[in-house]
Amino acid sequence: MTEILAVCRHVGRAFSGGGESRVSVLNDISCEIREGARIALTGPSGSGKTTLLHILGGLDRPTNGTVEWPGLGPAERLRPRMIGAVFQSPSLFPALTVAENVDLPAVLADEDLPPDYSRDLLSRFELGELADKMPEELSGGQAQRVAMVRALALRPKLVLADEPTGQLDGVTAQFFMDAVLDYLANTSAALIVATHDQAVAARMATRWTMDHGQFRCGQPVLEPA
Ligand SMILES: Nc1ncnc2c1ncn2[C@@H]1O[C@H](COP(=O)(O)OP(=O)(O)OP(=O)(O)O)[C@@H](O)[C@H]1O
Repeated sequence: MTEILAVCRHVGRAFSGGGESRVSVLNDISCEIREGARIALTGPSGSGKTTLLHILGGLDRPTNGTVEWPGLGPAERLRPRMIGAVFQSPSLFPALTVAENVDLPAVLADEDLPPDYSRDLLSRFELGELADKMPEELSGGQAQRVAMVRALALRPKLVLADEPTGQLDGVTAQFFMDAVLDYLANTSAALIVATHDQAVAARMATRWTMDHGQFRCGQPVLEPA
């Protein structure tokens, strides 16, 4: 049986809607992510995909229910070693070069990597020529791919990617996803990709579709705890 990396039980998330009101964004979400999972998280804008990824990554807390990471160790030490995450807003540090940005998880995790590790990694994703550039010199799609490479740098056990190909043309998106899936092949890492790109979603073995803060009927199966 594969290990459970993360599990949500009856998770809800509500935000203040101004004044006394509360807006419920996630409702009664139960799911588990096992080693080796390849999950596409799809659904209309505003259906709660990003909010769920934040909770699975430990960046936000549910207002109802629980999230646990049985296969990833203590909750306060999930990132960047255990969970690699990339979100939609630009996240590269503007004062660091691309290669230094990719080195950052290792610096934060106090981990020694070989001297050319980040350059070699960037080259593997055909981004090697960007290594010495500053983030401001990159296109949106280049920055997005560099952020994804950075999320993968420490070979985390769970990778959360929010629209990782949102700024890429279809051909480049497929090429990049090929490289990501190849990098994760033969590892036990799980990958969850929130995407509106049906071609990207089709690359994943499992699809979870969200609607108004819930999984569409019958998804996903949660084995009894
Ligand atoms: N911090 C917040 N405060 C208030 N409302 C929020 C907050 N974060 C998200 N929301 C709301 O929660 C809902 C779900 O947002 P979320 O970003 O999770 O959707 P999504 O499915 O990822 O959308 P998209 O596909 O457009 O990225 C939206 O209505 C959004 O306005």
